[in-house]
Amino acid sequence: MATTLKNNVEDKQAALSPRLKGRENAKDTLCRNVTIYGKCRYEDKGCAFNHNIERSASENGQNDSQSKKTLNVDSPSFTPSFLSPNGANAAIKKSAGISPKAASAAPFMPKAIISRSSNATPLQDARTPDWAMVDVQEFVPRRAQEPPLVSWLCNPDNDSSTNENEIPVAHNFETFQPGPAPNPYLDHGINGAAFFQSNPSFQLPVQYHQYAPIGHHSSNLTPYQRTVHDLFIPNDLREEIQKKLAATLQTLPNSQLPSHIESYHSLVPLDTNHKSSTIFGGYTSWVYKAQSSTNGQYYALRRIEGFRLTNELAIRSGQAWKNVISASVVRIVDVFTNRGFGDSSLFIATEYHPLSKTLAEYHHIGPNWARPARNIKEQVTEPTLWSYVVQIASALKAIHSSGLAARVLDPSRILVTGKNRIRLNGCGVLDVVQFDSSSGAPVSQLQRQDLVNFALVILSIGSGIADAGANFARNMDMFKRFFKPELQNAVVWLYSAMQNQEKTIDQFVTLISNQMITAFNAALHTDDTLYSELSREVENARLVRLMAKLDSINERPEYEHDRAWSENGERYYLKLFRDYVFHQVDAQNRPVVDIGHIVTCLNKLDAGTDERITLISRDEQSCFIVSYRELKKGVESAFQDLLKRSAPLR
Ligand SMILES: Nc1ncnc2c1ncn2[C@@H]1O[C@H](COP(=O)(O)OP(=O)(O)OP(=O)(O)O)[C@@H](O)[C@H]1O
Repeated sequence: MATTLKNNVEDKQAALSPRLKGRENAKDTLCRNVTIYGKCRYEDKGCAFNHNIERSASENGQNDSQSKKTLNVDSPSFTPSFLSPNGANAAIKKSAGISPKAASAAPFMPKAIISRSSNATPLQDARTPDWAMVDVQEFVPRRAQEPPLVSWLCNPDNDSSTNENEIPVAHNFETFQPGPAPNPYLDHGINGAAFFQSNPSFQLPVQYHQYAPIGHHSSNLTPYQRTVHDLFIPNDLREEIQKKLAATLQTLPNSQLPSHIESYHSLVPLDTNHKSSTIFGGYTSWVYKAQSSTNGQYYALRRIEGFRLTNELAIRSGQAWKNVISASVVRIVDVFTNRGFGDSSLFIATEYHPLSKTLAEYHHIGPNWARPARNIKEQVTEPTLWSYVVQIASALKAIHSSGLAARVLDPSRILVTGKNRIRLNGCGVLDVVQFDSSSGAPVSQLQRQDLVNFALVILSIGSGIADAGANFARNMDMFKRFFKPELQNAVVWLYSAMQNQEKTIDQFVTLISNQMITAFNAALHTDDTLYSELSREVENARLVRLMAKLDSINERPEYEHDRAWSENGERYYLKLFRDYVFHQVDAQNRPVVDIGHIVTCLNKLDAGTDERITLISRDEQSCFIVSYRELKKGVESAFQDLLKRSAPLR
C-alpha cells in the first residue's frame, strides 16, 4: 500500500513553501518529509534537520542537481554522462586526479543493489504482456511499516528509520546503471572498435525520439535546432487534406433529395452549374456525393435522369467497368437503376475524389472562357500538358487492354484530383445508355475514336477552346504557337487514328516513351517528398497514442474514490507527472507553455529512460523522484488495468 505521506511531524511545521518559490526561506523552518523516493530537496542547501542518508554512487551528480534546481522547463535535462555527445562530462573531469590503476578497477556497485536484487520480489506475474518492461520493477511507494531498503529518509525529528511516524523512503535501485562502459582509450586490444556502432540491433537515440533531419531544412538554424513546424506536415498540405476531409463530411440538412438511393444515403449535389450536356447520349446527368450504409465509405453517384432499362445486358456491360483498375480512371463500383427520384434513373457509383474539378473548370475552357478571355498566364505549360498526355495514355491503355473503350473523353469529364493529377470520369455510361445502338460497333473502332478524342482533349486544353474539333486546322495553328513540335506531332498522330486502322494506344505509348520516363521520374520525386512529410508525422502518431493513454487513466471519475490514485496511493505520482508535463509554471507561478518540453517528456516516457525527474504535488506537500522507466511501467499497468475493467468495444 501507499506510503503515508502525512505524519505527525506536520503539526510541528510552521509554514509551507510555495511550489516553486520561496524555497530558501522554507528550508530552515520546514523539512516536511517531502521525499519518498529520493532525498530531502533542501538538504544540500543546509537543511537543519537530520538526514539519515546512506550515500550511494547513484546520487552523485544527477540527483543532487535534480534536487537543487527549481522545477522549471528551462532546467537542462539530465543526460547520462556516458551518452554525452560532446564527451565533456563530469566523469572525465573527475577522473583527472585518479591514479591510472584506478581505471582498471572493477566498477563500483553499491551494496544496496546487490542486496536488493537478491531479495527482489518481482512484481511481474505470468500474465505480463509483451509490452511490459519485465526488467523494471513498478514504482510503488512503500508502507511505513516496510523496512526501507535504503534509508533515504528525511526526518526532522528522528534519524531512526524504524519509527512509525516517519516516512520510509525506499529508493528503487533497479533503475541504477552501474556506469558507462570502460574507457575505450585504455583497451588497446579493441583497436578503436568502441567508437563505432558494433551492435546492429535497434538502439534508442540519445534524445529518445526519431526526429532525424531529413527533408527540407531551414538554413538559418543550427543543426540541433528545430522549429515546431519541423514536427508537423507543412501547413498547405495539411490545409488541403483538411479541406478535402471537411468536404467529404459535408451534409445537406433539410434537403429535398431522397433520403437514400439503394444503400446510399446523405446525398449532397456536386454539380454547381445546372446545364445539361449531350455527352451522355442526350441524357441529363447529375452528380451527388453519398455515403454507403454498407461500409460507411463515400462515393460519387452519377444519376442519368429518365433512363429506362430495356435490356438487362446493358447493366452488365456497365458492371464490366468495375474491373478497370487504373490510377488515372475514376473507378466504377456499382451500376444500377432506381426510382428514388420519382423517375426511372440510371445510377453509376464511382470513387469519390473530394474537391475535384473538371479539366474544363480548372483551365477555364468552355463557352465562358473562350480563347480571347484567356490570358497568357492561364496558358497551360508544356510539362503540365505532357503530364496529362502520359496520364490519359496510361488510362486508355488500361481501358483498352480490358477490351473496353472510354467513349467519354472530354475536358468536361476529366477530373483534376490533385496537383497535375487527372482521372478519366464518366466512362462506362455510354456503354449502358447506348447499349442497343452501339452493340454493333466494333470495340476497335471505338478505341480508335478514343485516340481521336484524346487528341482533341490535348488540343482543347492547349488552345483553350472547348470545341477544338470544330476547326482542327485553325486550332492546331494556334496550338503550334505555344508548344514544341514533339507535342504537336503527338496530337496530329492521335487525331489521324481514324484514317489508320493500325494505330493503337500501345503504339502511342511507345512513341512517347521519353515523356513517360520524365513523368515517372516526377512521380517518384513526389513520392519521395510525401514520404519525407510522412516521416515527420510518425513521431506524432506515437505521441498522440501515448497522450491518449495518459488522458484515459488520469482524472477518471470512476477512480475518484480509488485509493490508488489518491494522495496516499501508489498511482498518485502519475497524476503529478501529468502536471509536470502539461502544467509547468515558472518562478512567478506563470504558466509555461513549451511544446518542446511536452514532446521531450513524452518521448522519454515512451522510451522509458533512466533519467529521473522530480514531481511535486500541487500543495507542495509531496515530492517524488522517479525515473521515466518507472513512470512508463506505471502508465502501462494503469492502462492495462483500465482495459481490463472497460466495457467491450461496440
Ligand atoms: N467522382 C467524383 N468525385 C468527386 N467529385 C466529382 C466526381 N465526379 C464529378 N464530380 C464533381 O461533380 C461536378 C460535375 O461533374 P460532371 O461530370 O457532371 O461535370 P459538369 O461540368 O457538371 O458537366 P455537365 O454540367 O455537362 O453535366 C464536377 O465538377 C466535379 O466537381
